[in-house]
Amino acid sequence: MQIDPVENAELEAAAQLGAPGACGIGVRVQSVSKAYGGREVLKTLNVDIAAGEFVAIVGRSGCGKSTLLRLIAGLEQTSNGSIGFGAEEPEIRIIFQDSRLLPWKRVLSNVGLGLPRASQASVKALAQVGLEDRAHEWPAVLSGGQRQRVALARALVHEPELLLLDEPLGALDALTRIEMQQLIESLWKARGFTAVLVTHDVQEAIALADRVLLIEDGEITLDERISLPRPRARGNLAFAQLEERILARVLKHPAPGLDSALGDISLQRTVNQVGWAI
Ligand SMILES: Nc1ncnc2c1ncn2[C@@H]1O[C@H](COP(=O)(O)OP(=O)(O)OP(=O)(O)O)[C@@H](O)[C@H]1O
Repeated sequence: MQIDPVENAELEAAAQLGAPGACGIGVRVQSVSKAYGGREVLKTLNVDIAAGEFVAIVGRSGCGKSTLLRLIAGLEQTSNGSIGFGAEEPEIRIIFQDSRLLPWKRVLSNVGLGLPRASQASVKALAQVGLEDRAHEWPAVLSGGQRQRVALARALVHEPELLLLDEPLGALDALTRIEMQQLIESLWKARGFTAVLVTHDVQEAIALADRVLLIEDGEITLDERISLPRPRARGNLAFAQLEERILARVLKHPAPGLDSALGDISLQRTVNQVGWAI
C-alpha cells in the first residue's frame, strides 16, 4: 500500500487531533483532488480526522465517497494534494460491500490470509465477531451478515490503526444491519482504531459516527459533529431531529419545522426500519 508521508510536524498534529484512540492514527487529507479522464470527481478536499475518531461520509450516488476512501487506502493515487497519516507505516484495512472471501478457503483460513499460518490471533478475531464455531466451514454456507463478520475478523486480525468501511452493510437486511452496526461500534470502542465509513444511510452515519461529512459536487459541504451519547437510541427525539436535518441538507431541501418533521419520521420509520437511505 503506497502512502504519502507527511512532514514530521504534520504527522504529530494529525496524530494529536482530538482525543487519541488506543491504537488509532490521525489522517490528514490536504488539498486533494481526483480526476478521471479530465473529469474532476474530487476538488481540493481538506479534512483532518483525529486518531481514534469515527467519521461517516454521506452523499448522493456518484459524489465521490468511495473514491475518497480508495485514495485514503492508497488503492489509487491523488491527482493533486496529499494524504498523510499519524504513523510512518500505518496499518490500514478496508472492507467492502461484498465480503471478498476466498471460496476455496475455510473461514479460519480466510481470516488468517496473509499471515504465516492460522494463528491464535485468527481464532481470537473470529471469536470477537461471534463466529468461533464456524471456523472450519466454507464461506458459501454462511449468510451475508456472517460473511461480513468474517471480513471484519480478517481486518481485525491485522490490528488496524485505520479501518475503512465502504458501505459494508449495504446488502444486509434491516435487523442484521443493526446488529452489525452494534458490533462495529463495540469493536471500535474496544480497540480504538480510527474508522471511516462510507454509507448511504444517514441513520447509520448518525448511529455510529463522531462526525458526519457530506460530499457534494466533489467538495465537503457539511462537517457535522455528532455529540449524542452512546449507545445512540434511534427512537430518541434528538437523534430524529439530527437525522431529519442532515437528510434535508443532503437532499438540499430546507428542514421542515419540528412538528411536521416528527410526523414524517414516524411514517418513514414504519416503512423503513433501517433508516433513510440517500
Ligand atoms: N476508475 C474510474 N474511472 C472513471 N471514472 C470513475 C472511476 N472510479 C470512479 N469514477 C467516477 O467517479 C465518480 C464518483 O464515483 P464513486 O464511486 O466515488 O462515487 P460514490 O459516491 O461512492 O457513489 P455510490 O454511492 O453510488 O457508490 C462517478 O461518477 C464514477 O463514475
